[in-house]
Amino acid sequence: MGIVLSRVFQALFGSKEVRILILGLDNAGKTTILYRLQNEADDNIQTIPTIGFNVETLQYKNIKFQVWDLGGQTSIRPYWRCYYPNTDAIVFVVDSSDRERMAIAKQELMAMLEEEELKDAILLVFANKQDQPGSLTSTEVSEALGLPDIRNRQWSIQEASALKGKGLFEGFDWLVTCIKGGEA
Ligand SMILES: Nc1nc2c(ncn2[C@@H]2O[C@H](COP(=O)(O)OP(=O)(O)OP(=O)(O)O)[C@@H](O)[C@H]2O)c(=O)[nH]1
Ligand SMILES: [Mg+2]
Repeated sequence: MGIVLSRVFQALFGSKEVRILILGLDNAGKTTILYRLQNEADDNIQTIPTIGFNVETLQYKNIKFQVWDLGGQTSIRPYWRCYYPNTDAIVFVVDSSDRERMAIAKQELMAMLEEEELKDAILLVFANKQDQPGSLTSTEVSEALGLPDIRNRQWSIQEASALKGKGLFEGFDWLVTCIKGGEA
């Protein structure tokens, strides 16, 4: 990064934490992702369904991320909106082996993207559980969620396995690139 750009970047993000929401249906792997990001070497992350939220601060590539992981159960989803203000990026997690609920995931994602409070948030989708036999590829998940139809928003999809620790930092690399590009 050039000196001028880096000064601009510092002015914009020097002390500010980048606020990220991890959202998606229940059982998608959101909490596992949060704790994998926090401790890459931990191969034995145990989770229980999240009632409410978990929040952690992560430092990655000189950026401080404040990461909110919200519960995804049907009865909890209406509360997601309470966390929308000031969100810089949405990380939407999909269980790529859960073909039956892909349409519901799409519905929840599209409803969320229509929210005024999230209009400036960039979108990273994790096509999680790639270690599961028969899981959809990122291209298939992308089509199923209707990502190619998204307008006026930067988005990306990344294949991942939170269980195996695969793909998560590649996804965050994309976030960092967008944020440093000043467009987040
Ligand atoms: N095979 C496989 N299982 C995973 C993966 N990621 C998470 N899981 C498992 O999926 C289950 C649900 O994971 P959680 O991280 O609790 O899911 P969540 O999205 O936080 O669910 P809620 O809190 O209910 O919204 C757990 O048994 C995890 O071990 C993965 O990449 N592969
Ligand atoms: Mg959870």
